[in-house]
Amino acid sequence: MNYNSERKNVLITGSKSQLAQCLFDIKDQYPDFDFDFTSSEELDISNTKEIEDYFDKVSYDIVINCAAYTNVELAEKESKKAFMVNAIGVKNIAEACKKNDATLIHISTDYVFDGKKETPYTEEDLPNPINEYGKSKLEGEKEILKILDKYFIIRTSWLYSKYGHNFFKTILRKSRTEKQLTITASETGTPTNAHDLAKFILEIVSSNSSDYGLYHYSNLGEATWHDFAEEILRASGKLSEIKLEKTDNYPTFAVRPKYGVLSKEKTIKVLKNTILHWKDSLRNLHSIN
Ligand SMILES: NC(=O)C1=CN([C@@H]2O[C@H](COP(=O)(O)OP(=O)(O)OC[C@H]3O[C@@H](n4cnc5c(N)ncnc54)[C@H](OP(=O)(O)O)[C@@H]3O)[C@@H](O)[C@H]2O)C=CC1
Ligand SMILES: Cc1cn([C@H]2C[C@H](O)[C@@H](COP(=O)(O)OP(=O)(O)O[C@H]3O[C@@H](C)C(=O)[C@@H](O)[C@H]3O)O2)c(=O)[nH]c1=O
Repeated sequence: MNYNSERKNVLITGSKSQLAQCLFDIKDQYPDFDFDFTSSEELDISNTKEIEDYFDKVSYDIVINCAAYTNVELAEKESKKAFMVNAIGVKNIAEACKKNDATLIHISTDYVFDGKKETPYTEEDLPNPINEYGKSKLEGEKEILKILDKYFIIRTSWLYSKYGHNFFKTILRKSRTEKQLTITASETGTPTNAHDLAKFILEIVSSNSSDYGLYHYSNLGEATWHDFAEEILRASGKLSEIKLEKTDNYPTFAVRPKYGVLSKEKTIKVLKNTILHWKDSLRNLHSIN
């Protein structure tokens, strides 16, 4: 790659993640930056040596870490793997950022909370994860706090897009073959369109903000997974064809927080962005597909 020293170099890890693919879609709107997208095969964040070698090749100004172990169910069985990526991998990246004076933009999750609150979680609320994925993501956050000053940790929730594996795609896929869907109504949170999050991240990058710290970002409003499924089916014109049932005990390995709505107050005030309601953003996704 031909890097121009006056431009800023941005490393994006986990290029096959749904978030990185959404970043890729809009990168041309940010012509002042050179983006380097790396997959897990090209750069394994849990491999300290690989990270060091990668940073020796190019001087990165910004790193957007989209690489993560995100299988909430499997993490209960292979928690070592989850910690290897979500804690050790993040530590490796933070140390490389420190050494190279780069700013780290890292994505975390509503699953760091135990879900016992009944009002939106603020950045001041104490995390208390109840599953292995959430625990590993919290360890990653702690590594960053220990190592770096120049960081943005963005906690988000219920990410979906046309890419990768997510609840939105699962519902659309099931709706093609099943006449009835049974969806939990015992967990409340906020769906987040990964395109909106990608745009939010690149606005932080292009604004050159030094308001470093921890931020919550999701779409606005709240929903149960059942509400989300209903809206997905409505937006895709399939609601009348499917019998949509509510349940309070959908069987899973991992326990999930009952409530994970994130307060966006700090994000809106400090980073001055506007955020769409989750239903409006979901409809946008349908209209672009
Ligand atoms: N999905 C969601 O609902 C939510 C996600 N988040 C967070 O947002 C971020 C992006 O999530 P999302 O877009 O859904 O991610 P995905 O699950 O779509 O993708 C994760 C990516 O990380 C890559 N990866 C895994 N291990 C490594 C490794 N050791 N080195 C390099 N890359 C690796 C995977 O590569 P490969 O495919 O090759 O294994 C995969 O492409 C993550 O930090 C996640 O924790 C937060 C809240 C909600
Ligand atoms: C597929 C399906 C799931 N469910 C339930 C299971 C679970 O309680 C809930 C959500 O299911 P999923 O397993 O798709 O979602 P899950 O993997 O828990 O999603 C989470 O992913 C990680 C990465 C995050 O960071 C979180 O913010 C969140 O988005 O819906 C049903 O009730 N019926 C169904 O048909």
